[in-house]
Amino acid sequence: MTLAAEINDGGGNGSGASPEKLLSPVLSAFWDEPESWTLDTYRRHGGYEGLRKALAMSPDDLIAYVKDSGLRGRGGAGFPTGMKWQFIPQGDGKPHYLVVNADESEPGTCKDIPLLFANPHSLIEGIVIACYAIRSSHAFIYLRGEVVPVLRRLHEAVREAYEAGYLGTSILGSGLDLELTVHAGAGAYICGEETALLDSLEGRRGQPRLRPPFPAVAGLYACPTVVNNVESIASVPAILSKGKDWFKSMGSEKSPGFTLYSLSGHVASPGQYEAPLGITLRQLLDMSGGMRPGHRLKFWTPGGSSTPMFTDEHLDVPLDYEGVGAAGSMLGTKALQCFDETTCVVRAVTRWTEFYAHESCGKCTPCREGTYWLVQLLRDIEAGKGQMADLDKLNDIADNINGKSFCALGDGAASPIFSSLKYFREEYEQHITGKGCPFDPAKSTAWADDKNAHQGVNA
Ligand SMILES: NC(=O)c1ccc[n+]([C@@H]2O[C@H](COP(=O)([O-])OP(=O)(O)OC[C@H]3O[C@@H](n4cnc5c(N)ncnc54)[C@H](O)[C@@H]3O)[C@@H](O)[C@H]2O)c1
Ligand SMILES: Cc1cc2nc3c(=O)[nH]c(=O)nc-3n(C[C@H](O)[C@H](O)[C@H](O)COP(=O)(O)O)c2cc1C
Ligand code: SF4
Repeated sequence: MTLAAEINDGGGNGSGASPEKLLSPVLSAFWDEPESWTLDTYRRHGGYEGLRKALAMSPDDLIAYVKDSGLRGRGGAGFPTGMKWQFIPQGDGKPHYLVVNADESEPGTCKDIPLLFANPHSLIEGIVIACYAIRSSHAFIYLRGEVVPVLRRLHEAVREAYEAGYLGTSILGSGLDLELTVHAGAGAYICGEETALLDSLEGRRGQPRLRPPFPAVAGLYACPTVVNNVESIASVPAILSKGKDWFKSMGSEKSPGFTLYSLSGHVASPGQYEAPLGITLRQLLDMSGGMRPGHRLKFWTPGGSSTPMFTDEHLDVPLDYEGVGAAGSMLGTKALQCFDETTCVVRAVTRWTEFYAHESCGKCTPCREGTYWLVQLLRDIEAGKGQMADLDKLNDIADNINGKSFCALGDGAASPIFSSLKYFREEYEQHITGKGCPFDPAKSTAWADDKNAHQGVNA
């Protein structure tokens, strides 16, 4: 029996509703219910039970429990969550803060925003648990400002939580006090980088800070601060209520648990799929209806555009930190953007690079200047005006950005360049020898002649 046949209703409705065998809906278990986001619905599904268990433990035991569960940060880097909490110094007399990173902007990544929209109380419960563990009495959610409906809903959910006694003074009679502030950012990719986020939250222009010190030592207002992704914190209540062994029974030894994958691009059923870490793209495509009819996979990203691309040779790579790393890329945000054979890889890489050039904060030279020059070269190549020597130049510039920039945005901008040249150098060469894009020569020439299109990337 194929995986697809094991699925009763296709499982590809993009909401995670699917058979238990391969998908593992926890965070997305009741997204399809009409009032999924309310406190009533959340409690009906066992919500805030994890908090009760957490409050029965000592903060140190709670941190040890989360550490033992093996939960790793879902913001992209996979840093162990419990270990980060443990870094917060105790008895230092300073305020401690929890800052939830809800700035989600990596191209292809669409899981935190849907999670906040459909199930905000899982995050709020996780925040209360985390703050109890790290002994914090003030938490912040830094939300991408453009998503106004999510902002409104989040405010409403926070209001509900205050009213029900899950936030405020002496939560559930425990003596724990916690204020939760929702802050809307202005929509800059760099403000997702944790230290730029902290600067922005403090009211300054968002630019990365030098690390170390990491936020756990000197974060918000120079005080010990845990910065965690939305999904990382929202996963904690289920670990408490169902147990760390349940969590560890999913995924692999070093990458345990369930997670949200964002499937997008030329696929039959794009959406969010919640599954154990280690599932493969082949399995996800098989259960979600595959690529769009009549087309085949050409290339894809395992963790958003900042992670080196894969091809159809990588369909069976386990989508966990170790599996993707061993195959030459990074799990990142688990944003699986799939492109079929109709896509020009040079065009796709040009578009991504334009994004990175536009979002470069300008603080360091390799990224600020390098991304600009990458765009110029790529636009020329895509338009049939490139030379063979430009391919080495692309590699050289990317090499001068990668590992030499102030923050990981620079490395991310170099990834699509390196990986596309590795797998699709021939396609770059075709643009040069054929003096145009083999996929759409007419459009490409017209675009290249439009001088305006060549201006203002960094303006
Ligand atoms: N979610 C998105 O929209 C998005 C966008 C762009 C990039 N990303 C991801 O961001 C990642 C890079 O982020 P980063 O530069 O913060 O990664 P990082 O590996 O430097 O840090 C990850 C986390 O671990 C903590 N940490 C690491 N070492 C530490 C130490 N010695 N002591 C205390 N804390 C420590 C950091 O403070 C941070 O919270 C990439 O993997 C990328 O996938 C995500
Ligand atoms: C340019 C850039 C943008 C980032 N954007 C986000 C983001 O939107 N959301 C997020 O959680 N992490 C983002 N990160 C990663 C954060 O710096 C940090 O690692 C993360 O919030 C830690 O949370 P976690 O340990 O729970 O994953 C970004 C990193 C970089 C370099
Ligand atoms: S790498 Fe880019 S985004 Fe990061 S500090 Fe340097 S210029 Fe800013």
